[in-house]
Amino acid sequence: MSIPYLNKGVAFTKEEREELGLKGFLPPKVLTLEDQAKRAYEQFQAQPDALGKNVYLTALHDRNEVLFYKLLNEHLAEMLPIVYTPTVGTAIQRYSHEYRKPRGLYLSIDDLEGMAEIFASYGVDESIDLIVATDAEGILGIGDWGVGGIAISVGKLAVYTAAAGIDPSRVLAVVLDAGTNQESLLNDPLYVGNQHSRVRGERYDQFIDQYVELARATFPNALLHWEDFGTKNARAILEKYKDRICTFNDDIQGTGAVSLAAVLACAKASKVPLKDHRIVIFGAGTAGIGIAEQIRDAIVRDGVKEEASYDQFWCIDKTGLLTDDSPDIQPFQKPYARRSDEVKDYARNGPKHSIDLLEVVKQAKPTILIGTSTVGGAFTEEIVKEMASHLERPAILPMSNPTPLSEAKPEDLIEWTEGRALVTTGSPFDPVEYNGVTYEIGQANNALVFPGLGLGTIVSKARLMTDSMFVASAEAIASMVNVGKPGAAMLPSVDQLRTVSATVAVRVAQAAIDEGVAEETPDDLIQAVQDAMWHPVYKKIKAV
Ligand SMILES: NC(=O)C1=CN([C@@H]2O[C@H](COP(=O)(O)OP(=O)(O)OC[C@H]3O[C@@H](n4cnc5c(N)ncnc54)[C@H](O)[C@@H]3O)[C@@H](O)[C@H]2O)C=CC1
Ligand SMILES: CC(=O)C(=O)O
Ligand SMILES: [Mg+2]
Repeated sequence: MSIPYLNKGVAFTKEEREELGLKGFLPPKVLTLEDQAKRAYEQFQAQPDALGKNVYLTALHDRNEVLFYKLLNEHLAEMLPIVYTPTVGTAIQRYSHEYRKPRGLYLSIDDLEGMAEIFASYGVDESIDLIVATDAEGILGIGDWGVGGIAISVGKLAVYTAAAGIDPSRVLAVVLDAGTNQESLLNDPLYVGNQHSRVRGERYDQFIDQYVELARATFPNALLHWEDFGTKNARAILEKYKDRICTFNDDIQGTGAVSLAAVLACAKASKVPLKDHRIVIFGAGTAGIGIAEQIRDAIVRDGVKEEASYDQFWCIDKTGLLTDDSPDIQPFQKPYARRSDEVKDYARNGPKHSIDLLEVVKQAKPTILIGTSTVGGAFTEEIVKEMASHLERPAILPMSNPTPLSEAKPEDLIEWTEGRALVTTGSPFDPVEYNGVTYEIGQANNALVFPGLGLGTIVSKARLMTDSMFVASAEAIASMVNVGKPGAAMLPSVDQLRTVSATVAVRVAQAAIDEGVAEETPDDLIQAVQDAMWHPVYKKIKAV
């Protein structure tokens, strides 16, 4: 009963109770998993608010894993915003105060010497397929939340299982606790993480290298997923390892793929080929440049020359439009910087004499506007109306999470553009009624990508995660959108998450096989993907 993966609570049968010595330790009546799920749903609904629901589900997860996933499967659209964004953000901020039980692996930069011993306790474990790790410097759009970041690793893994049937006994959540710069945590006597500022430089690099080395040696079959690192570290880690081991950064590559899927659908809906679009990205950080990279690759695949493909992008960060003379421009942003002579006549109305979003929209006349800035409400009525005055179907994607940080609300975007905008958001939003049409709002969240991407990678035993595997996931998702329907979302709905993930998995595995990075090449990939999926059902348990 104390092992959540095996626990059945009052669903232990009479024989199991006898055999496992549970008689007398449970109320006499045996319930089914379905009965338990009904009761758990009642209890879930009785929670006063979203955080209460998150805490309830976390406790259930820690008590009875099959029941937790059964419930999640039955109410996926309702519960995803609780176990994942936006509520997981609140749970991370409240981690030390809501703390009840540890889950996952807590690695500390203050004990590099002890890391080998921690991993040694696992022996060599070939059964672990997937590890999600964060250092929590960039949790969603809410910044640095230290050790509480473990909840994003746990949350992503829950989505992997609910969406793609990744076996929860074959995964591991990790937090790499390098300290925190969050003042409120540094001053909180109940904070349970390393209570000092973030360690950077050589010791941090050594921490990451040691984690990768030990994880690879201990769990030789595990795909290493990186989540919510600060921009510089996210990039540096991905660059270092992507061509050496089976690994990906979800904020850069998963987000890039889901955004590309939405953009492909928008191109279809607006009947303008991708190579003729002008794209403004507001917030040129981890996600923003990750998105630019995948859209640009797709433009090149459409036949545009590599050098010319950059001309379709205008990227804006804190210092305004990125130009080749922008202060503090990062190496990964540089390819997307505009030439300063080209923008010399642009008005400089932004802070410190910079070129702001409104001016870029006026000058560049974008067809696609993407927000990854963490600046809630940044897409103002003036900006949106200016954009919409130049074309029939403006594609607008406020991607920032959690919900209050969304660059715009879908209802405003629909109203300001008289229903013409093709709106896709990062956080979940309800449909919008306008002039008799119901506008479904696609959720451009990497949750549409990473579960299937992971499953396809595991099924094909890919040695590396190649660009074509991300393209395959984007194309698979875009192919599931019916752009012809009035008010249609530009992405499949979260209700379809399991079908989407299975489709993505098959296409990703096929791409891995085609590229020669797969160690398994099943004849029937659809069957192999189905067979690999874990389902929340009770198995007969025997004493050993
Ligand atoms: N929908 C999805 O699947 C995903 C959404 N995101 C969201 O995107 C947002 C950004 O995440 P990351 O890229 O990981 O963070 P990041 O910190 O790497 O990037 C944010 C960028 O926005 C810039 N920025 C901040 N204030 C600005 C302003 N006033 N004007 C212009 N730029 C400004 C920052 O300088 C930074 O470069 C977050 O809210 C996150 O939740 C991230 C990953 C996936
Ligand atoms: C969805 C996600 O990965 C983020 O907002 O960071
Ligand atoms: Mg993230």
